[in-house]
Amino acid sequence: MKECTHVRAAGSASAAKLDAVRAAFAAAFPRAALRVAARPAASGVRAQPFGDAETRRGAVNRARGALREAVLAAAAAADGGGDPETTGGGGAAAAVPHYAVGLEGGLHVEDGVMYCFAWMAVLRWGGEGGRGGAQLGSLQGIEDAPMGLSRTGSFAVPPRVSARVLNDGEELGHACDAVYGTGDGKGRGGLVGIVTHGAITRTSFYSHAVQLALAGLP
Ligand SMILES: O=c1[nH]c(=O)c2ncn([C@@H]3O[C@H](COP(=O)(O)OP(=O)(O)OP(=O)(O)O)[C@@H](O)[C@H]3O)c2[nH]1
Repeated sequence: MKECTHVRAAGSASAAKLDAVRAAFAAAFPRAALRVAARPAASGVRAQPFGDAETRRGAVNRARGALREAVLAAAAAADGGGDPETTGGGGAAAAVPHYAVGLEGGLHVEDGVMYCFAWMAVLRWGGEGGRGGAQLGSLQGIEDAPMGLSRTGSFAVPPRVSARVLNDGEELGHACDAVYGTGDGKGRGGLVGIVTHGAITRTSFYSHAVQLALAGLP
C-alpha cells in the first residue's frame, strides 16, 4: 500500500462529501498518510440532476474539473504563486494529487415514487500505478485518466419532500430543510440521515460508493 496519497475531493466543499472521501480512502489505504482537500468544480449539469446519466455526468465533470484545478494550482504554487483557494487540505495545497473524486447526488421517479441516490467518479493521476514525472503537472491526458465509477443504493424520498422538488422545482436539500427544519439537508446527515433515524448518514451513504469506485479503477 502507498505511504502517502494526495486526494482532491472534487467538486465540492461539502463536509459530508469530504468526510466520505476521507473515510473511503482511509479504508482503502490504511497505512497511507492521507491529505484530502476540497477543490470545488462545476458539475456541468442541473443543480438537481435527474436520472443516472445526468448524475453520473455531473460526478465525472466534477472529478475532471477538480483534477484540472489541482494540477493548475500545483503548477502555480511551484512558480511561487501559492494556492489560496484550497481548503481543508493543510499541506496538500501545493501537491499534484494522486486521485481526484467527484460526487453528485441525483433523483429519479419510478411508479410515482421519487428515489435519491448519488454517483461517484474517482480518477487516478499520480502515485503508484498513476502518472509520473513531468506529465503529472501537465493538463494533458486528464480526459483519459483511469476512472472508477460507482453508485450508492437508493432510498425513497418522503412524499412531502418530493412534492416540493417536483411542484416547486426545489433542490432536494432545500426541500428537506423546508419540511423538517433541521437545516441539515446539505449537511453531514442529509435526508438519508432523517429517514434512517441517523443509522445511515450522507457521509456513510457516500463513503461505501467511493470505495467501490476506487475498487473499479482499471
Ligand atoms: O445523495 C444525497 N443523499 C442525501 O441524504 C441527501 N440529502 C439531501 N440531499 C440533496 O441532494 C441534492 C444533490 O446533491 P449534490 O451532490 O448536488 O450535493 P450538495 O448540493 O449538497 O453539495 P455540492 O457538492 O453541490 O456543494 C442536494 O440538494 C443535497 O442537499 C441528498 N443527497
